[in-house]
Amino acid sequence: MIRVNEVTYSYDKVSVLRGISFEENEPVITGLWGRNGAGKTTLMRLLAGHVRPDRGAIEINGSAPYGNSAIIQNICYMQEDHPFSMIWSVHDALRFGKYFNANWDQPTADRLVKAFKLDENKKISKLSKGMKSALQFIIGLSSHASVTILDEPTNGLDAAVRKQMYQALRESHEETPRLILISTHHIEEVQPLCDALIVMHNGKLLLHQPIEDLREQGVWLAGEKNTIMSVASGHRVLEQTTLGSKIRVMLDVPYTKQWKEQAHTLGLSIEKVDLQDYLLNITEDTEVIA
Ligand SMILES: Nc1ncnc2c1ncn2[C@@H]1O[C@H](COP(=O)(O)OP(=O)(O)OP(=O)(O)O)[C@@H](O)[C@H]1O
Repeated sequence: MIRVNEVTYSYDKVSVLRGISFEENEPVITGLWGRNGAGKTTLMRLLAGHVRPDRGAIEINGSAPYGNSAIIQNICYMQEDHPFSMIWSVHDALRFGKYFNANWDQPTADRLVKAFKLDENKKISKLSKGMKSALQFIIGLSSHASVTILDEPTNGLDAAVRKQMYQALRESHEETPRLILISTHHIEEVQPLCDALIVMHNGKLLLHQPIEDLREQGVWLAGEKNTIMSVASGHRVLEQTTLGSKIRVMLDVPYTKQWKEQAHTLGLSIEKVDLQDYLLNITEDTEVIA
């Protein structure tokens, strides 16, 4: 479905994507996470065929998307601040969605418009930020495109609406499996939906892994400094705090039975690191060395 090979991209000679390669061949939900400016939106614009890579190749369903209208019909890219015509109503935007997406699912669109309490006659220029995000999400989900790309779909939505959105996304994907790439800063909320996660950092792809593996990665150890130093030796230390003879360290190791047993035997406390905390630490530019 998606094949990205050694892609680079620059804006005005400033390189913002460097040697990006990954493949996604299953109809899964993949999260895309990175700090501000990491290059997520640029990558999504390239995948959607809005711009062409400077070097390297992108294939969506076997062909390059840039300037390829046949392929673009199978891609639905809902940008963070989608450029709808401001004179359109919600109804016009949904008609536009139907027109551009061959697999458009009108019953889903109707159901979600009701669920998100959108007034179809309201002008887009009069929608709140959250309502506009909801409209973008409805079009993205109802498109049933074989590759659906949602850039920060929860932008401006309150917690209750975000929960409704995650539920709708899960149900729709279960009914019609397709590749959905979803960029987010709300990783703790979105990760239960995802099968895999791509992490970008400073224009590079840092990792692309099954979410199950990432959920298990990262361990907090606390206890006597000397004991911890010897246990941590040879492992990457992501964060550390020292308090007298005690120390607390975040190690880049999986939270396994062996680690739990070892910690117990040595009288150390052990905890799993939150996924968000882990991702923030692996994208720190300065690394803590034990
Ligand atoms: N139109 C543009 N012209 C010049 N530079 C740009 C342009 N768009 C993005 N950039 C730069 O490219 C880099 C990557 O930006 P991009 O928007 O892809 O990151 P992002 O991961 O989506 O960030 P965010 O999470 O803040 O939305 C940043 O350094 C940004 O300043």
